[in-house]
Amino acid sequence: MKITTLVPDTEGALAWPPFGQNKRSIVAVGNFDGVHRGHQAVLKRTVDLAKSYGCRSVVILFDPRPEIVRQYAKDHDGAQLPKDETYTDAEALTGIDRRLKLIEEMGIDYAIVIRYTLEFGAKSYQYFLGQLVGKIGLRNLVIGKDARMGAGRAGNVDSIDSIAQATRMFEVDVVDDRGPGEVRVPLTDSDETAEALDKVNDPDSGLTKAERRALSKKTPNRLVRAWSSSYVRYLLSRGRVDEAAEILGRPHVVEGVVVGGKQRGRTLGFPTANVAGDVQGYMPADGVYAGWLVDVDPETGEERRYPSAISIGTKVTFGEPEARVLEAYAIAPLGEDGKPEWLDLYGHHTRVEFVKFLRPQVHFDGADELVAELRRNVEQTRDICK
Ligand SMILES: Cc1cc2nc3c(=O)[nH]c(=O)nc-3n(C[C@H](O)[C@H](O)[C@H](O)COP(=O)(O)O)c2cc1C
Ligand SMILES: Nc1ncnc2c1ncn2[C@@H]1O[C@H](COP(=O)(O)OP(=O)(O)OP(=O)(O)O)[C@@H](O)[C@H]1O
Repeated sequence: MKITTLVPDTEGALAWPPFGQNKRSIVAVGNFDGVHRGHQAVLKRTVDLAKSYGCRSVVILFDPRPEIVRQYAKDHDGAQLPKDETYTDAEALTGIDRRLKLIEEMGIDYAIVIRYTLEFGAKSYQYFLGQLVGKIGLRNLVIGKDARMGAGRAGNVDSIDSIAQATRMFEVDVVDDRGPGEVRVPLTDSDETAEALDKVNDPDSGLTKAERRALSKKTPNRLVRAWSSSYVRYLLSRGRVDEAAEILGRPHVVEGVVVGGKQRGRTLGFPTANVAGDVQGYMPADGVYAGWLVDVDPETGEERRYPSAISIGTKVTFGEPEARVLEAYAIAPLGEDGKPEWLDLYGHHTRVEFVKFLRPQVHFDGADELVAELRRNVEQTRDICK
């Protein structure tokens, strides 16, 4: 997949890459955060149409996510999000590199990453569509039913389609909503609101229609598609990584570089890889999880996968809470001496895949109790990750 990054000028205009005139483009536009199964349906349709019309498949995606840029402006007197890399999007399910990798795996030919700015966001959808037609030969625009584009999010399925009909320059291909309908997610982060709305969302909770309505009314929430990045984010914030994986079509991933810890882990008999450098991907709720650690060789890019007992927390057993950290005890194969192989992971880029929530973080009465529990967690992990 060819990737081009476009930085809008101070007026919000883009210098599009030269696309040959010999082929037209089937284009999907969006954030594609998480590249979940709804997004996958849009991407697959894009690839399929490109194949049947002999066109190129193109995905246009935005980085940073437009809502982050707009929120920053709201919080900072209308200022532009700083260009430096110090600003991280902690709410993003997937960093831009992983998003691109997943999009490539779907068979897309070209990705155009637009560095979203306020000026670019102020351009109308008519302007943007004109650019797609004129600069990259738009033939079909593939969108979901709720897609929005351009200033004030004014471009929707109907308004975009009426331009397509009037100009006859391109066609709109609408992908039906995928997934099991809609769910309510809380606007505030508390166990109480989450429990109330889980009941509202659960068709088997035994609530009558009126009770459901009343509970939903008194719990601030918003309605989202079940297969949406917002709902995946909510599930992860509650530690429900298995349900998130159902929607993503694969386990959720947090990536980063392994850095040194206090080296207490190895004295406990459970050395852990602290994934704390350049972390990308939404951090699930504090807790202990079964999953995988994937060690990516820095030179060859080769991958080794280990079942892992994963912890996210502040190590509350050891006095004052420490910085919140993601660490993984990787179950290494046994060496010739019958002991687990020593894995030298420092400085490596690793991927942590979350399969199942095992338990919350606990304040243990000392290291022995923690170690006994860790043994149990490792056995659970062996059972789950085979
Ligand atoms: C699977 C797993 C579960 C853990 N659960 C807890 C816990 O419930 N409470 C706690 O205080 N620390 C927990 N920890 C964190 C340990 O305290 C930590 O790994 C140990 O102190 C080593 O820290 P270090 O990397 O700074 O040397 C857990 C770690 C792992 C790998
Ligand atoms: N469950 C779904 N079914 C069908 N199409 C979807 C689904 N979820 C997203 N899409 C479509 O995928 C494209 C890219 O979506 P985008 O990432 O911009 O935002 P989105 O619709 O807000 O997605 P999400 O709700 O997951 O945040 C859009 O055309 C969108 O309508």
